[in-house]
Formats: sequence, C-alpha cells, structure tokens
Amino acid sequence: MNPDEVRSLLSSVEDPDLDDDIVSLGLVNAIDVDAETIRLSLALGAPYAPHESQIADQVRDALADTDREIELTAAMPPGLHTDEEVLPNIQNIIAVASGKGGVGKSTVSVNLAAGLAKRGARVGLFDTDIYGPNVPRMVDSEDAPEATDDKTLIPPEKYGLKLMSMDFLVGPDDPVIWRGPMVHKMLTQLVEDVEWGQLDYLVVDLPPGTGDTQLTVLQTLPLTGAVIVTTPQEVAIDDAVKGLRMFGEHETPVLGIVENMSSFRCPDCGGSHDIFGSGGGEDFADEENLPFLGAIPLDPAIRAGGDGGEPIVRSDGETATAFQAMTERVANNIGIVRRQQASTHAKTTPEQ
Ligand SMILES: Nc1ncnc2c1ncn2[C@@H]1O[C@H](COP(=O)(O)OP(=O)(O)OP(=O)(O)O)[C@@H](O)[C@H]1O
Repeated sequence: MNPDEVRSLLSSVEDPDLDDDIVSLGLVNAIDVDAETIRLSLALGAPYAPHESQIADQVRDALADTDREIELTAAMPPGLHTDEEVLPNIQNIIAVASGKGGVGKSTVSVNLAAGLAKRGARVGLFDTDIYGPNVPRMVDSEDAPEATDDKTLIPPEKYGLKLMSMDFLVGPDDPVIWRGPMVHKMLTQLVEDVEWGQLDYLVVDLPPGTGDTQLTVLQTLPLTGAVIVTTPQEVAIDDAVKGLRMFGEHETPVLGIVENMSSFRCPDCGGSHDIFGSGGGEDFADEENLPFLGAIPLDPAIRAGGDGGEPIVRSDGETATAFQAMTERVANNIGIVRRQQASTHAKTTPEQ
C-alpha cells in the first residue's frame, strides 16, 4: 500500500457541502503509510462540526479494508495563514451581531458558545458590549480574571467556557462614557493581553448596531464569520440588513441568520402564538441568499436561564434542541468557509 493507493481510495469520499470529493478539492494535506498505520492530515477547520465528523467517518470507511490503523489529524494547510497573525492559537472567531438592541444577541452568543462546548469543543466567550455587557450575568460568573506577573489576564471559566467581558474591567455598575479611541485601546488590550490558550472557537458578542466597537472588532480580529440575530418584525430585519452590509464591506463571511423570539408556545393553552410575527428571519435569509440557522422560540425559560446563569442549551426540551440545531448549523457553515479556503489555497499554490 502506498500513498497514491490511499489517495485513490480517498477519492470516493464526497464533501457533504462542497460538491466534489476531498482529493479533488485538495483537502488531503499529507499521507504517510507504514506496515501498521496510515496517517492522514486533512484540511478540516471546524472541530466538532457534524459534517466534518461525517467526513472523518467516511474516510475511515473508505480505508477499512486496508487492515491498518487510521490516524487522522485535522489542520489547515501551512501557508494559509501568516506568522504574525492575531490570536494564532484560536482556530475560529465567530462574531454575533444584530442591527437592533434587545433582539437576543447575547442570549444567542451564550447558548452558541455553551452549545459548542457541549459538543466537546474548547470555547471562549468574549463580550465586547461596553455599554451593556451582560454575559457575566448570563453565565453567573462573578469571578474576575486573574492578572499574572507579566500583566496578562487569565479568563475565568464557567460551564467549560473561558470568559472575558468589559464588565470584568469596569465593574457592573460603573457608567461607561468612552469615546472611539478609548474603545479601540481597550479592545486591543483585551485581545492581546488575555491568555485564551488553545481554542477551537471564540464567540464574540458584539454590541448592537454598526458603530465604533463593531468596526474596531472587524479591523482588529481575524473573524472566520458572523452570525446575525434578528426578531421576525420588519423593523428588526431592516436593521439587520445594515449589519449585513457592514460585514460585506469588510469581506467577513456571514454564516447565516438566526430568528429569535420566533413563536410563543403557551404553557397554559398549549397553542403556539407568533407574537412578533414569524418567518421574517427565514424570508430575509432567502432574499439575501444566506443560510437560515434556525428559529428560537420565545420561551420564558430563556429569560430565567439568562438571568439565573445557566444557558438553556445545557438542558433538555424544545428550546434547548433549537439552540443545539442552530449550533450545529453554525459549526457546519464554519467548516464550509474553512474547507473552501483550504481548497482554494491548494488549487492556487503549486505543490512543493
Ligand atoms: N427567545 C427568547 N425568549 C424569551 N426571552 C428571551 C429570548 N431571547 C432573549 N430573551 C430575553 O430578552 C432580554 C434581552 O436579550 P439579550 O440581552 O440576549 O439581547 P441583546 O440583543 O443582546 O440585547 P442588547 O441590545 O442589550 O445587547 C433578556 O432578558 C433575555 O433573557
């Protein structure tokens, strides 16, 4: 058995999203074969994404008859990123944004982060909302970050998430009246001086709207993609369009649209009521040709969970399932972005 034979077997493995097999796409970085083992490096970039696990399973199936141990590693091809990259130990940075305040952006950020951690990923959650940080409350974390001797910050952990929030630095009740340059300085410091360690995903909760902080984040962080949260009403959707344009201008891939507060399942009558209308988020996603990431019901347990500290995705039930499904779609879409990048890189870089 030689690497070419392995390559030929792998060409039966179709990528579930990119419409070709993994060999033609250039997603096989390296093959090493000896008497007992086949070691493969695949260009997979979204740890714990269902579609990437599926690719790994198909690879094992394709090589099952070789009678060798299969060792898989996932890595983006060297050369895809530069050495001086910001936050090199963080594989994927996801911004969660909304055009309008109060639509549930922080709720989605917290449950997305907790949902990814529940799947097994190493996750950080970064609340950049200077004017109304609420992530610490939502995960019930009162621990402040620890400062080390060389003045870096160790983020506190809760539910397996590493947390960072402006709240930790300014105190929850301090009024914050900062101007743009100050916001920029603070954010840069928070990015550079925090010891995140190795992370699969960093979820960044942006403040609502399209102002200074959002721009700074877009300019400072190498975002993998953005999730846009809206409620079904037209006003919220009009504002979401502005958010969308902002990411477009910075060439940040939009991973999709989440419709929050979609319908209300009445605990008394058992009926479903569309308080803010319904389907607006999905229609919007269709019109903009973007993935729809799911509808999250209006559920009093979300508020109770949010205010009491435990993200609802960690429990069971319809709403938790909706958040889990959303998390899986986000992870799958990150996988598409990363594999697409790797494939383009492989096809445009001559073999060494
Ligand atoms: N689907 C939902 N069902 C019930 N309550 C919800 C839902 N989504 C969010 N909430 C509640 O609505 C309030 C606002 O949500 P959240 O803080 O997540 O919004 P936001 O868009 O981040 O707000 P801000 O503009 O302040 O950043 C919170 O009390 C939250 O618990």
